[in-house]
Amino acid sequence: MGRKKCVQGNSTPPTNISAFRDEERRWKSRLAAPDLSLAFDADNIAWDSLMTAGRLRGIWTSGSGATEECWRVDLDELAELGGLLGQSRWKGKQRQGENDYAIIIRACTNSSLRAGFVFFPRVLSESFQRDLVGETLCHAGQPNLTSLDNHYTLPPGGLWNAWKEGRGDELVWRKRSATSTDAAPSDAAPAAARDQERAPSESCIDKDPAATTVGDLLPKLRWANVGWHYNWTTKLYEFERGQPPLPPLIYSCCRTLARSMPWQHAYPDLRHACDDPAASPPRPDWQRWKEAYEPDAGIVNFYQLKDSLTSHVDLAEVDAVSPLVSLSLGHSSVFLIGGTTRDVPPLPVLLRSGDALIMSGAGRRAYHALPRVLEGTLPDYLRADAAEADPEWGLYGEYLERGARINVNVRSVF
Ligand SMILES: O=C(O)CCC(=O)C(=O)O
Ligand SMILES: [Fe+2]
Repeated sequence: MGRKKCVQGNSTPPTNISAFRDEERRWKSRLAAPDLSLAFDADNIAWDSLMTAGRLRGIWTSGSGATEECWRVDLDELAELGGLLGQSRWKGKQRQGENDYAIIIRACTNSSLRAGFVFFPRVLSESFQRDLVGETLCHAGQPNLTSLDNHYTLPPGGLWNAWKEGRGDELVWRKRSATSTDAAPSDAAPAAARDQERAPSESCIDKDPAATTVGDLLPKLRWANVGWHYNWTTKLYEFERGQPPLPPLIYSCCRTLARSMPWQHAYPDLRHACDDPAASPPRPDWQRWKEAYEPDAGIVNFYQLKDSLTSHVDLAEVDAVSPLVSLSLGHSSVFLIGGTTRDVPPLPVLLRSGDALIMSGAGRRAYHALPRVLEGTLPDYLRADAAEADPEWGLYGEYLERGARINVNVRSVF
């Protein structure tokens, strides 16, 4: 099943559905308000009072009584991080709502597949979040391909830049024969449908007449590639197309987060610490990431309130264990992180604007999904009238207010 408009939940679920699909259906259902007490929330962790071996142990308890053990570790101080995320955070003047630590979930249990899954709650400063939103929208156009390029002859500078220049009524023509990149989602072959996971709601596009306008099309934008071009149909990188550089803020933010992570805590030698030595996850070459991690490809996902992204793994990269850095902007959402098969029940994680997460090592092979964007959760500092924002922010804020969440998802191909 692809990214699509949500349909009303079905009251008689099939019996042979996998644990992952079952959880996805629950979060997608609009029959009742989502029960957020069931989602891992960094604000609801009971932390020990004393740090041992450079980390603080915490327990998160779900509304159903299930618990998750996690470790809180301070990020390694890097000059670039201070520059990117706000100088004051590194000078002892922590500002409210912004953090400089990471949480390692289930670092020492027999669920070793979550090894290498690291969560950075509210790590991006408010002003940096606004800058990133601006960068993602302005770069959703040539040379970067978007979800709409197969269907429409888009303005050369991209839809957003045309909108920003006041060209919202400008006509955009539909292409005569759209290729299969955005083929209609199919339930029959979910595992093979990597391209379809990101398909814009085909029904919206099918209903469009031969021409539409910049303004009407903007909410239908679902993704933009950045960096090396990835072909969603062949599921291969197209290196012959050359390598557009990653947009500068995305590049420096993701690179710096991966390098600032004290990876020794995510990949400790668990042989003595765990009850079950076999649970000790393989240790990737994380020392190299600290000095040499270079993101070079990624996707920016633009979600509207009823959009979702179905369960998948991201394994197209040559180096399929190095950090995949993911940034959340705009409305909050529920992310599911599971195991190597859809039979492993996933952990729901509440993602707020400004949160980052990294999947790495064995955790790169874990199924994950984004079943729900949460209505009414846009922070005030991202609204059109945010007092402290630049005068041009208004248009960006309006775009987010209409219901958007933006996810930046960056990897290192080699
Ligand atoms: O939107 C998200 O947080 C997840 C996106 C994702 O998993 C992907 O783009 O591969
Ligand atoms: Fe993914």
